[in-house]
Amino acid sequence: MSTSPVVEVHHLRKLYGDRPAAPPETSRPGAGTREGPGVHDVSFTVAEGEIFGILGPNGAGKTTTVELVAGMRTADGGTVRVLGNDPQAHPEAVREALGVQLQESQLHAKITVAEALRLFASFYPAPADTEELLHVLDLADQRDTRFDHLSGGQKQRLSIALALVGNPKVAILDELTTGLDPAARRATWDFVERVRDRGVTILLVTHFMDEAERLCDRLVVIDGGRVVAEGTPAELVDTGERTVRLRVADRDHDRALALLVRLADTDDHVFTVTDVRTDQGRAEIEVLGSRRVLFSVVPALAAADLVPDDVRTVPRTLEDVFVDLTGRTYEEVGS
Ligand SMILES: Nc1ncnc2c1ncn2[C@@H]1O[C@H](COP(=O)(O)OP(=O)(O)OP(=O)(O)O)[C@@H](O)[C@H]1O
Repeated sequence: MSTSPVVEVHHLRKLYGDRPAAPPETSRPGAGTREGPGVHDVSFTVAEGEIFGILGPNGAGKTTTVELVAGMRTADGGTVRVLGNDPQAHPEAVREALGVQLQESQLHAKITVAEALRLFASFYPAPADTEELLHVLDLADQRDTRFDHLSGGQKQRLSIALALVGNPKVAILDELTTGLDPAARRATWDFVERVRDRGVTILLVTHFMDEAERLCDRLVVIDGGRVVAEGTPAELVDTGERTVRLRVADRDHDRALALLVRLADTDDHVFTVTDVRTDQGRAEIEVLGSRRVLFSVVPALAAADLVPDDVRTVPRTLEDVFVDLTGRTYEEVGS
């Protein structure tokens, strides 16, 4: 894989409304809502052949960022380069290099898959082979199917095909698995990897942590219009910490929870418990802590004669990283 930058974004800024932004030195990650909506300070570099993720909760500024990259909006500050071109100064060069996934509502209900591909191919001087695209994206059997008769997964694959029909060097895919069932999501992920294998660099916008972990070579996490973390998924989650998930009988839940919370409050610096969470359904308790957190949890449960139905140690997830960085859960931010 070559490492020449395909997309470069430096200190990008786009404010909506007229609330003044706090100066950078007084702002902190996650403070974006107080600063006003928009993009406050986003920087990243995408290398050729990467699947690069822009991950963040609803309203974080992801779509605004990629619209600035595509030249669909004008920045208030910072710079964008796509293959060395400024999208505002050289819009044609950027349009030629970039394929942007369309929202499905922008297609007419009665257009067939093949017609849509032919129509979009006609916009470009050197379009891709539409027959090949149909096969790559597993749409050959649907070539004569009207848009409104396609399944959710087929519509998403068509939107990817349309983003690729101009033979772009870079494809921007925005929230491409929203609304799909688990099987269709996994199939779409496979297609995205297949597209990358054809040499297309991918800028993937998502609010799904699992999607970013599964697909992205590297990513930035955005919150409140600012980058709060950057790296490979493995780098981001490799904090040396562990999460223990356990279940106890319903009648024991509150007692077990109180006991584990007490452990978190007692910092013995040996088998440290840093946080305890439970979901609203109360079925599972999550205990976060050091690599040896299990040595703390199990003896404490045993001493209280609490026998868990299920205990698992799971690696940290991007969700855990997000909570660490912002002090809020993903759901709290997105709601
Ligand atoms: N044209 C606009 N005018 C005013 N505010 C806007 C405009 N577009 C977006 N915003 C606001 O800017 C913030 C960032 O929006 P953006 O769509 O970039 O976020 P996002 O991370 O893509 O979120 P989502 O996943 O919900 O699409 C949000 O608070 C949004 O309400």
